[in-house]
Amino acid sequence: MMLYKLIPPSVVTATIQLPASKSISNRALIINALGKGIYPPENLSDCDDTQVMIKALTEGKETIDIMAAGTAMRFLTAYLSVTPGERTITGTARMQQRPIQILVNALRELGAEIEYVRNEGYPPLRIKGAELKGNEITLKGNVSSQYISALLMIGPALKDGLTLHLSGEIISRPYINLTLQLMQDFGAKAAWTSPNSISVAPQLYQSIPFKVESDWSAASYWYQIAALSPKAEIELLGLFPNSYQGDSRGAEVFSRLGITTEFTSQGVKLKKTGKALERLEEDFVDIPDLAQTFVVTCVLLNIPFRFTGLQSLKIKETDRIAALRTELKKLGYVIEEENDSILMWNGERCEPEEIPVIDTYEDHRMAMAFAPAVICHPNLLIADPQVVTKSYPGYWGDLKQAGFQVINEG
Ligand SMILES: O=C(O)C1=C[C@@H](OP(=O)(O)O)[C@@H](O)[C@H](O)C1
Ligand SMILES: C=C(OP(=O)(O)O)C(=O)O
Repeated sequence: MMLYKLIPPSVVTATIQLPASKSISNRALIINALGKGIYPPENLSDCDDTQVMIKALTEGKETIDIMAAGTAMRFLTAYLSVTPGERTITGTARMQQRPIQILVNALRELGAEIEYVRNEGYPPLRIKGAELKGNEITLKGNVSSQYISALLMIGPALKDGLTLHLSGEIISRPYINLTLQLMQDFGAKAAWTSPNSISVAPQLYQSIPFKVESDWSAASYWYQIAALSPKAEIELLGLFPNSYQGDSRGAEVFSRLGITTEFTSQGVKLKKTGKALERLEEDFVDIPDLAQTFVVTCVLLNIPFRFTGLQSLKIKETDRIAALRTELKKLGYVIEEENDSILMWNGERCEPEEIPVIDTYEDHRMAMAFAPAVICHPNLLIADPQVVTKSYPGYWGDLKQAGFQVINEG
């Protein structure tokens, strides 16, 4: 097992070229493939999740392995359902435990030919591309928005277009809006027609030049470093106001923890005001990928919190609720869970381990959210640090550039 020891600088000074957004990259790639685009999307992410998407779309293999990429699994399932040929799509052991039945059922209702290779409701899938015929379906909106995004993106390719009615609470809604925004940029007619219905017109995508913006979820770890460091001057490149990404809301939440954001012509500069509130209450239903960042940041700043809307965390790269509670205990913090969807901390502590080894559970965000904790817990070690490649391959290199020593303890 690889272990990283980190030594933070006394002052963090850095200008960071963030990775491009994997969510935008993977949408642009699918839309480009469906529209037979002539302009390849520019500034695509170099992360694993985008690499597997590029491979799937260009190599033409019969068996497609998307590793751990949820977006690739869900978006390609819909894409392959409308693309001639027969293929198997599979992924890591964890991917084979991440549910996909809601999407498969919806696609089958539209006429898709999809079989489960192993376990009912989970990848791998055997998919035979066909012309789909249905045009109006109802599906649950409370498990993963990626099912909805996957269906929406094939909507313009269906003979009669597509109307989706979403039942139950709609989680990760900004990711649905991101999909609609990109579809519109590429000439599709797709919009909400009520708070829980979306219609897509049958009209081919247009090919346009498109540049992917930097990743706001990745930015959150730098906000965290700024919040935890005694002194920090950090500039993050490639971020803009009015981002397409829902996780840009992280900037506002961090302002309540004493980090303000100043937009420059190239990105953002983080400023420490030093004034953090005494307790943080936040609903994460729209920003699930920021949960780990804020849970770790708050305990280290000694800010009690109550975070709701975390119901999707159990089916991500790992059960993030369990992983957070287990690893924070090693650092001496006792976090409570309620209803599988709420995390709370009232300031309760336990004896920290002398040399805490933070396990990362094949989850990039466990590694990235716990690395900044070294500023407050200098003895901690990060296990399996290479997991960051899922969304941010340059993370450790960027930390070095910011003055951290990153030492491989073998
Ligand atoms: O559509 C997307 O790009 C994503 C949607 C979210 O997933 P869920 O909709 O499953 O919550 C998010 O957690 C994931 O990292 C990326
Ligand atoms: C949940 C995530 O990814 P995905 O669902 O696309 O695998 C993530 O990046 O935090």
